[in-house]
Amino acid sequence: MADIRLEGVGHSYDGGRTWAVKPMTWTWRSSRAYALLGPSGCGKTTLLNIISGLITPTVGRVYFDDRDVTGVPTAGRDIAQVFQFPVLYEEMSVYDNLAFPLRNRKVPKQEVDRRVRQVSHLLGLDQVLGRRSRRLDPGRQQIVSLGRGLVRSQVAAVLLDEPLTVVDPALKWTLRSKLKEIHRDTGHTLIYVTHDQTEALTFADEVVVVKDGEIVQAGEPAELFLSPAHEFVGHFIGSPGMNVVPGEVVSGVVRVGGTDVGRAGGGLPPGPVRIGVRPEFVEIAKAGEFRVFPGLPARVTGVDRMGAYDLVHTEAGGHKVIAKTEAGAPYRPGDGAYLHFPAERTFLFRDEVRCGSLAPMNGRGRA
Ligand SMILES: Nc1ncnc2c1ncn2[C@@H]1O[C@H](COP(=O)(O)OP(=O)(O)OP(=O)(O)O)[C@@H](O)[C@H]1O
Repeated sequence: MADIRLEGVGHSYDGGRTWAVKPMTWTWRSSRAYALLGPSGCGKTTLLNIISGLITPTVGRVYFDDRDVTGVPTAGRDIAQVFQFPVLYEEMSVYDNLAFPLRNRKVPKQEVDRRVRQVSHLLGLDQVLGRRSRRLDPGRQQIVSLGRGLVRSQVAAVLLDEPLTVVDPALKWTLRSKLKEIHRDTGHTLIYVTHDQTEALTFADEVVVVKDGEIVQAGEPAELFLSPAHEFVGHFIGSPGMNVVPGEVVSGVVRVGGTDVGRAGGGLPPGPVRIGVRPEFVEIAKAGEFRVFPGLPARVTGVDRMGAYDLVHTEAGGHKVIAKTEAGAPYRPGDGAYLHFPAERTFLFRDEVRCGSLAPMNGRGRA
């Protein structure tokens, strides 16, 4: 296991006109489980291929601890990779497929057997160890591929590129928790590429969010949810994503359509600002029942009854704001309401990047 350090690493497929991965400096720390999360085309696979050595970056150096591996091919990097689709020897048994990466490295027979049985047990493959791989369904074959990636204990990192795409949704949950179990057991450094937030949040110690070839925020799942540093993180994580309401900072106060919603924390200069607040934290009440200050007048435009909770859609100052409430919220389309954005959970953004937080209005709070 090693720290994997990218120093000024960037990659362009078109001679430097555009960057699939913008030059970045970043360290993947040894033994952590990372999720690399971002939409299609943001550069996740390119980044993974730079780490594995399938791509030599256009600029920058790659280090495994202090060893410069920038020009070292995949075979010399001690990396295990699992791809989106099964990569197996179809005529070999499941056992032999799992044993292959170990035998290839001359691991003693007893140790091969111990590791194969350990991994097969964790992945639920015990019953099919003797079966030829081509006789398994694609989901099972992918689980064997996953096992092949995890079977070696001495690797710099295990890279997983959307490894559960072909696996049945019900099985995905089980496999993710198995993967966590194997991670706890082996202490592998895992980098797991996905565009699915649930997959990322349930799997990783640390989620690294990528947009347009750039890391926009990295942190524990709760941190990304509670404290998004970039508008994109607010949208991409959470369901529904963060509300973003255009406003203005005037004399230190944040206004939406003429209503003061709080003070601008951190001495933010005057000018346009975007206010980000998750639906979970928007407080909503009917006009006569509002007990907090300040309140933004709004009109209810719709209510989604989700069973466990409701999503109350509103329009405030010409902008859409969703409030997530307990099930049975007493609202109907056309109702008037007031919204309150709690200071501790509301952030201010400029050029998509967080530039401050909302602060309570002076001397006034809850009634
Ligand atoms: N071999 C290639 N030649 C030219 N452009 C490429 C090549 N591979 C990727 N790209 C481009 O580089 C950018 C990043 O692609 P990449 O596959 O790394 O993203 P991704 O986040 O992994 O996407 P996906 O989830 O769809 O696999 C995209 O604009 C893509 O079109």
